[in-house]
Amino acid sequence: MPWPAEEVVLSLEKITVEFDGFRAVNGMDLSLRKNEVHFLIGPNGAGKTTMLDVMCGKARPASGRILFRDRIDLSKKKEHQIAQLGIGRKFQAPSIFSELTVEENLALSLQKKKGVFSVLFARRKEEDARAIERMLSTIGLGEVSGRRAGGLSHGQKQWLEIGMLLIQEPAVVLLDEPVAGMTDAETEKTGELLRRISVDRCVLVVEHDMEFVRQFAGKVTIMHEGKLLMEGTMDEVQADARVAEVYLGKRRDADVVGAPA
Ligand SMILES: Nc1ncnc2c1ncn2[C@@H]1O[C@H](COP(=O)(O)OP(=O)(O)OP(=O)(O)O)[C@@H](O)[C@H]1O
Repeated sequence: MPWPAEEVVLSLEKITVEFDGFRAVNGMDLSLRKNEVHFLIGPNGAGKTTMLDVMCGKARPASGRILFRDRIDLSKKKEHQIAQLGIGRKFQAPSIFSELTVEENLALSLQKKKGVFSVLFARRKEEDARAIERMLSTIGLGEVSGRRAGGLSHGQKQWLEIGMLLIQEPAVVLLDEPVAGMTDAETEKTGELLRRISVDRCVLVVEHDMEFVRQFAGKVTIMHEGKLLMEGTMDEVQADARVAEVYLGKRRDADVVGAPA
């Protein structure tokens, strides 16, 4: 393997988040490593989205440590500083510009990064064009690059959003239910895209679609009531009695989690 699989890029230790005294996250640990698609799952209200909020600076932990690259403590940093350090989050709400073409949307995202780092990383026009070309190919939208983003299918819009995030070259990519509302074919393509982009990068996905998790997970972390319930491969998770118990009666797809692969 070209990179050490065990390299931890982002590490959250004993994170607690409170909302008016209510502990949405309660002493949670989570480590993100390069080269694996890592899924964060758990019943509704388990604290998954709050964990993503903590990682990108949208929510402040009451206690705990967030270490990026082993030395930078993110818990005191502001949202934009965390984004600049290379932690990219795709929210469920769309952020593409419908009236602009696919290519123009990517160019705008690239410009945003350049705006921040323009002095250090001034790029030439041809380099920008190459970066956009590469990204179009990565997200499979080369053939529709000149099309208005508003006219894309739901799946294509999601891939464009992922491309807009990736073109800023984040070290960590955080995604919240990326395949919600997608067709089976789009879901499959998205899984393959996540695998490709996890090379030399951390990809963390909050997901409810257990079939998708089963198919594409490298690692699965399960949260329950703000805490870590267990972590492992999908096979290990499916074989765990506590996991079945947490899901049983709480989600319709509990049988999917508990079922053998
Ligand atoms: N801003 C907030 N103010 C008060 N309570 C909140 C806030 N955000 C989240 N919570 C509560 O914290 C708990 C965890 O919420 P969170 O959204 O992180 O769960 P989740 O695992 O992502 O759930 P879901 O799968 O339903 O999205 C829930 O009980 C939720 O109601």
